[in-house]
Amino acid sequence: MVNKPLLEVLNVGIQFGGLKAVQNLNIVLKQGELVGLIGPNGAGKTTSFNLLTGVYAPTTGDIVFNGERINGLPPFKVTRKGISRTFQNIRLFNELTVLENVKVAYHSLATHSMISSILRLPSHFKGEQEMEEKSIEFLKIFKLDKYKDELAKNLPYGQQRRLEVARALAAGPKLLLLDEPAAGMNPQETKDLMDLIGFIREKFDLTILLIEHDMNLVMGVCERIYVLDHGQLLAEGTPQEIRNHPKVIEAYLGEEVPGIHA
Ligand SMILES: Nc1ncnc2c1ncn2[C@@H]1O[C@H](COP(=O)(O)OP(=O)(O)OP(=O)(O)O)[C@@H](O)[C@H]1O
Repeated sequence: MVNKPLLEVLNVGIQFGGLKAVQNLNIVLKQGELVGLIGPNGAGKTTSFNLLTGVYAPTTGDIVFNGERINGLPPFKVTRKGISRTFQNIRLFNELTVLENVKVAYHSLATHSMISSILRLPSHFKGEQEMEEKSIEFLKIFKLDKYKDELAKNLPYGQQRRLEVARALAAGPKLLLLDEPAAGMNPQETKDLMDLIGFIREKFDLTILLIEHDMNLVMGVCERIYVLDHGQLLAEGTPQEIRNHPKVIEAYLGEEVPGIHA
């Protein structure tokens, strides 16, 4: 694990009309870290992911990834730079098979050219076959290979969530942004997913930023945590520091949040 910053979010902000959804956001992720991003509803967590992935361009500040300023790049270019994500609400291609869902992501990295695909040159078939083999490897890691020919919409909910992570991983990211990956999962599914996230982080040398509402989960797996409230950074620290941070406790007052001592 090299300890240089992979991501630097420098005073980033965005405004929607009169609403400052995110302001003065500063986040630094070192290569290999698994970091949590938490905060009450509407705090700006998903907006932050949208800023990091090019869905929105920041109105202030800079986002530096791997030493390169990436604000203003469209999402597909951000993906190619090495940032991929999952969504709070599952966004699979429902009418495609499980395998096709992963292949679509892998396509963004395909080395065989458009011309060779159109002309059906041998390099096209070699590329397609390689893509299929790689996609199946990803499915195996997520224990989804036996469903490869099933339509994505027919998978049980928990498996759909896993497929989303598999697809994000297939795009070959250095930084993986997970937006509530365990939402709606039962405790066993959640535990399995978290073990898997730990495993892929090691295997693919990933840096991970995780939005999650389940405090015990965040506290259990993350090395550091950033807390957002009303679009602003409220605190940053180890799980222990965050658990006992007066401002964090105050922000969560009135909410029943296991793991936060409000
Ligand atoms: N495109 C947009 N236009 C206008 N307002 C927006 C837009 N996107 C987000 N917002 C607002 O920005 C604020 C932050 O929203 P965001 O979805 O980032 O919060 P969140 O922390 O992810 O919340 P949750 O935990 O409920 O998902 C909210 O007030 C939301 O209504």
